[in-house]
Formats: sequence, C-alpha cells, structure tokens
Amino acid sequence: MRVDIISIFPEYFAPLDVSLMGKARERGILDIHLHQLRDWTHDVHNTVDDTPYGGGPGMVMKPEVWGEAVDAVIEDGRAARGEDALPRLIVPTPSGRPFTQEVALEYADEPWLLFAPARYEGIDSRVVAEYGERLRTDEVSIGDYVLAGGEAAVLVMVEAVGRLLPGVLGNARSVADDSFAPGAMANLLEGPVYTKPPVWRGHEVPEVLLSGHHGRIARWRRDEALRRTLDRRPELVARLDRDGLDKHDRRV
Ligand SMILES: N#Cc1c(-c2ccc3cc[nH]c3c2)n[nH]c1N
Repeated sequence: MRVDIISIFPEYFAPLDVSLMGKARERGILDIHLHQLRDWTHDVHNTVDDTPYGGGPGMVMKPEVWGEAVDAVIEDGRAARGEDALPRLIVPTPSGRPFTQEVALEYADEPWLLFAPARYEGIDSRVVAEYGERLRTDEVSIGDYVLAGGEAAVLVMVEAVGRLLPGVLGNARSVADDSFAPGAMANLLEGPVYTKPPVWRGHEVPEVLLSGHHGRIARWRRDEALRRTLDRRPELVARLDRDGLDKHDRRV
C-alpha cells in the first residue's frame, strides 16, 4: 500500500518510522511518502492560509496551494503506479464521518491513500469539491473532541489501517482477535488480560486462566468481555443482534 501525506508539519509523522509501522515500511508492505505543503507556495512567506470569507475567527487554508500539492502528489504516485492509478483522498475533520474499525478495514483494501491533514480552521471546502469529482474522497473524524490539526488523526488512521495489512501483525496475533472483528467476540470490548507471575502484590490471576480448560477459559473471556462492554459501552451490546447473545450471555 502506498500512503502519501501532505502537511505543513511532515516531521509530525516520525512515529511512523518506529515499531510496527516502521517494520512494515522496512518490509515494503507500507510505502509512505511525506510532503511539505509549503513546497507548493510561491510567495516569500510560503503562505498557506488566508482570512475566511464571511468573517469569523481563525484562518482557512488556501485552495490553490492544496490543489497544486494534491495534483503533484497524484502525478508522482502515477509515475510509480501507472498512469491510470488514483488515490483515495482522506481529509481528517471534526465534522467528518466517524472513522471506525469498519472504515479501517475498507481503507486496508485500498492500494493508495492520500491524506490531507489541515491546520487552522480547515481547508477551503472547494478542494474536497474539486477532487470529489475525480477521486473517492472522504472527510472523516477520529472522535468527538477537537484537535489542533489533522496530523494526529492521520497517525491514528495509518496505524489502524497499517496493522490490518497482511504480514504486519506477527503470527501470534491476528486481526481476527480484534475487539471489533467478526465472530464470537464481535462488537465486544477486550476483557482483562494477565501474565506471570500468578500472584502480584497480593493480586491473583483468575483461577480459570490457570486451569488449562479451554472451554471454560473461552466462556470466561466472553463473559468478561460482555460484562466490560455492558459497563463501558452498553450501546455496543444493543448492536448485537438477538443471535449475537446466547442464553448464557443473558446471565451476565
Ligand atoms: N479527524 C479529526 C479531528 C480533528 C481535526 C482535524 C483537522 C483539523 C484542522 C484544524 N483542526 C482540526 C481538527 N479534531 N477532532 C477530530 N476528531
């Protein structure tokens, strides 16, 4: 998967050089290209923003600069991927559709993602209108809180998508084990986890996990996942269809 990121703070993405994403890049599973938006300005101050039409607080990012940057990055990517290749354009914004595990799975099937994290009050809305005519273009939000810019959201999305790519997670762990993956634990939060020692500062590991009885262990884990989900995210349990809950579950 090719990932292009255009930002006035490309250094913000240094974390993508380490850990799981760094290894995915070394192995050629992820091909990340960072671009400085100001490279497409033409004034002495490298200006990327201006006052909003209609007044109001803050500044808006200029459409001309973003347009030249996105066009250039598409051309660069096409030189590598073929003249008909097109990226999916992803613009992080508090007003976007929710970025969920389902959206991450959708993006993981894309061969080329182009992220456009903004600063200030956002990017002139004509940029999304312009590219929406040619590319699959999404305005997405990683949660109901307000950040100072889109870069942190891009880090979250690249990691959530990157870990889904074949070969990124080790054999010991698969996306099928994820909290929100289909299957018995679908739409449930992960329950408590433990490792050695069996007793730590007087806290004992639940006996069932030391029993070696796989059936009892699986049931205990589901009970704990259901209990935690009911306590912290009851709306997720409501999403489980009637088949998703068996008669034992209703005892939890
Ligand atoms: N995604 C997302 C965001 C943002 C966000 C995204 C872009 C900009 C540009 C200026 N401020 C921003 C905030 N805040 N909260 C979210 N869930």
